[in-house]
Amino acid sequence: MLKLLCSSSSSCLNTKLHTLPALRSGPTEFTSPLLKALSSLRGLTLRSPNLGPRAFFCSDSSGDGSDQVVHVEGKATDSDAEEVESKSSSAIVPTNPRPEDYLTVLALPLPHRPLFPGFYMPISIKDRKLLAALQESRKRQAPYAGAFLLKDEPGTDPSLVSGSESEKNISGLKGKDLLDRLHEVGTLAQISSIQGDQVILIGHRRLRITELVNEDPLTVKVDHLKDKPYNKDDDVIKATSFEVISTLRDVLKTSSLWRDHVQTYTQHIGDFNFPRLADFGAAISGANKLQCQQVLEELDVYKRLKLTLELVKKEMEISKIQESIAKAIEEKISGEQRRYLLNEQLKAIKKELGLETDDKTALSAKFRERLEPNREKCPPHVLQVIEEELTKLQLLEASSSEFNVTRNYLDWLTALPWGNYSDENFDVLRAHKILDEDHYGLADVKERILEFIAVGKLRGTSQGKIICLSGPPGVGKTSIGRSIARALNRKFFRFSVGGLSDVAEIKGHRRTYIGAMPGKMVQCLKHVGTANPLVLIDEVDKLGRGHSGDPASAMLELLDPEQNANFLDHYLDVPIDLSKVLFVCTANVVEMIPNPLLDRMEVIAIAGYITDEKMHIARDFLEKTTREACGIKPEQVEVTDAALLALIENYCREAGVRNLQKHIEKIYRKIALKLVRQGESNEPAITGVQVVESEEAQVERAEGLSEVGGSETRSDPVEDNSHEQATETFVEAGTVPMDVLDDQSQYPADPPSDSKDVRETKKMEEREATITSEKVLVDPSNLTDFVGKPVFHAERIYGRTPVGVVMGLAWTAMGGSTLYIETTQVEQGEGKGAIHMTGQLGDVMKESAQIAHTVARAILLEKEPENPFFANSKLHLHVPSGATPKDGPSAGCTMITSFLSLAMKKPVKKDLAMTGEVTLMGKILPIGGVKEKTIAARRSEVRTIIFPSANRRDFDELAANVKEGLEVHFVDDYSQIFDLALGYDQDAGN
Ligand SMILES: Nc1ncnc2c1ncn2[C@@H]1O[C@H](COP(=O)(O)OP(=O)(O)OP(=O)(O)O)[C@@H](O)[C@H]1O
Repeated sequence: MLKLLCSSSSSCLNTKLHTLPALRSGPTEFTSPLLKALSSLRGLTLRSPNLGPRAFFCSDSSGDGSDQVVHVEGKATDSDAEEVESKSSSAIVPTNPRPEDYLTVLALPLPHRPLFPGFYMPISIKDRKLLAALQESRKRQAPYAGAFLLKDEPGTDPSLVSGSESEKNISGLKGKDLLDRLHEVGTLAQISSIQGDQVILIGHRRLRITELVNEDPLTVKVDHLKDKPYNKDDDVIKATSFEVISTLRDVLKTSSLWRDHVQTYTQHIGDFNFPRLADFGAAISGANKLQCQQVLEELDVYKRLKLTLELVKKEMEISKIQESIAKAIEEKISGEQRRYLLNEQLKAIKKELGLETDDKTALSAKFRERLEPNREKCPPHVLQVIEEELTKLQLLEASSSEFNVTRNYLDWLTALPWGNYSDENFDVLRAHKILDEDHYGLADVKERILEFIAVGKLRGTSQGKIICLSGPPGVGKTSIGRSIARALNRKFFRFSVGGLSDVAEIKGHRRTYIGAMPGKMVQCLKHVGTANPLVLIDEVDKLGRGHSGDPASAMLELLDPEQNANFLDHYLDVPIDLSKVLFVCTANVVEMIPNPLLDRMEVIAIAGYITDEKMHIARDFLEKTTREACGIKPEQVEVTDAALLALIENYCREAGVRNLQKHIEKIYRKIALKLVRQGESNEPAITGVQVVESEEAQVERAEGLSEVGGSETRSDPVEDNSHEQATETFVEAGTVPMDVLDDQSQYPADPPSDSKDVRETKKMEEREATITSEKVLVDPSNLTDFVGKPVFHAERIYGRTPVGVVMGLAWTAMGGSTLYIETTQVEQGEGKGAIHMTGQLGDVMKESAQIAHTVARAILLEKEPENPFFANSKLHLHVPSGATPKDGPSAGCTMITSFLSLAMKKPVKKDLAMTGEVTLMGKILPIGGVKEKTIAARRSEVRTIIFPSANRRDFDELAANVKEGLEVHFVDDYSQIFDLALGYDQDAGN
């Protein structure tokens, strides 16, 4: 049998594919293109009648004594046959020497694998001289050469050297060097054909190089090797060969790569002797060249069989791995295909049953359906865009990204409430009721809102106005916005623009961007479902500075009644009418609102609350909502007025009520925990007997309660302490003594007729009775248990201001506050008159201090012409809360008074505060934040306030309760202040 094993450049696995399948199918047909190529290489003619599979089978070329290459009668190659034919015609006695006669041969280096006897091997010979010598020897009827495997270059990793590289390496080798690189044992190869540099060799018998004969081309003397004699009937050899055969059979069965070998194997296995079987196994295995060479060199037949067995066993393992890999991949692919097919079938079935139309049709139908109720009211330009987009949707591939973009776009377009308005309610009385329901006080704010609604009623619409509610945090700006929406029967939507720097948040992204979204206004309309909601834009004074685009301009476009009838969102790309939307903005500091925006707003200022207002808000609103939120019943808790007052005065002094709300929540959470704890400790008391016990406890509790009531009216600290104890006792009284409860044996068990449900209900009732019967009392004495110690407020640091210190009034974003101006003398000396300032004062305030210094000097000169105080004193002016930056001119008059008080060594009148800007001539100019300052003054228990005359109107507008109990003076000139603050008779007191 003859095999084509390794092409010069292909891998061993590829080689196996080169087995000649057509050889089995008979002499006439060469179906494989490879075979056709080979046949042409060998000069094979399709017509040759002798060319059956056996023509390539050199079964007699093994190394035993009877070795003989038969060139005729179907046992030699076609070219050999032709040669023999031509020879036999020219000579009567064949003169061809037998293979064993070749003792000197040309040495052919084989780079990849050794050539096994009985196998084909095409090699490529680049060495011109060697090629010529081969052709020459063919002509001389000596078509044999020695094929020897090339050793790896010393120091190289054989597994890493590529085929072309090793070929390149040998082309430079000659003579002795080449000989050194050849393995000693090789194969006598018949040169079957030579086509260009392609030579086809057929292996015959094993050789060993003995001597170098010629260097170029390399010619060597060889010994013909014979297998060691062996016993054909040896059981071990037989068994090994059977194992080789059975393993080969298994591999051939499983491995698709070896399928081509099967035919040859099944046809010729009978012809194999043991050495040949070993060669066959090794030759078709995928073993590396050294393992193959090892088999070739082995002359002991048993050992050779064993080596081959190892190789084919390994092949078996590889084949198993290959099979499992193939199986896994096949399973994966078929699983995916199956799912795809099933999905397609499912879709087809659903479509057939009318359960589902295809995606696009279903989508279009959904959009049309959504649009239908609004179709009449929808502006024509929008309808047109929707229709265009629906047509486009049908044309697009469902899996394309543009399909998704169009789908999302249509989703937004059809979801907007085109022409859908809620009926506006302009009932002023109802609005008044709603505003009163939600907020205490704020009479002026409510009045402004009612005026606004009244105008809306007369005009038939409230559009075209932007309300801006300004004031310190927590004064109810947001919640008033919500109330206005309720009063007008508009939907409410709130969004904050604090820190907003991206214009796209307002105007949307262009649709071309991935993840593009419309702006806040479009989102709002979709969310509320009406085209005339009330939109509350929070923190409009904290609008960020945009790096790409100006958010303030975008806000202007959104809010301006002139522009927003055709507001264009980048995403939506069709103008939308926002003129029916009522915008309410909130801000802490009006001055921070960009001017063009402020210009379009109607500002309603909320100044903050005085203690009295806070009391009402806490009692009527905050407490109520918090109690409900905590699930506590009114009868379970009592927060006394004194406690609330203490809470407001000592813990929550700021202008707004958010902090107060937090504290009330804190108190109620603690009460809730207390009640639940009591309830749990009462839980074991659930029998009929225990009810009796709890009734007793209730009696005790009632007694405890009267004790508490009694102590509440007393005011001295000792009594207060006893009251605290009483409260504790009262709380404890709710629990039933455990020792009594545990002694169950004294009482009859539950009547058996009681079902479990009844018992459960009873249990609940009892627990509720226990919990509700207890009332947690919060009063000033135990307030710290609920909210901790009061935070220290430095607002009023002096009971009576010393010389050089005067109380001023300031306005901040957090509301009004009092502040002290302190002046002291640093050093005195002729001409040392100067002023040094601290307290993080801004430029305006520093200038104001300079002016005050000059004015004070002038006044002192007038009042006490002899007093050289200002000329000879270095003064230090400080405004406490040094960490807080301060600025503004309104402390001018306070500073003058402080200087004069120091100069005249006379403290100012008690409980006096003042505010007002001063000119160099001593004129008093108006200031801002009259209400906030008045509230702050009241908080600090000021009795007399001095305001500039120009602010009289502002003060007169204040609610009576704010003004109550205050002595207010309005002044034009500093001399009036002097009289009020320092003009009293010190000896008589003030
Ligand atoms: N006059 C009032 N009557 C009843 N509750 C009030 C009143 N003023 C404020 N509140 C309550 O105080 C809480 C805080 O109010 P809100 O959140 O509206 O303050 P804000 O002025 O918007 O604050 P910010 O400027 O920090 O947003 C709310 O629960 C609100 O109901």
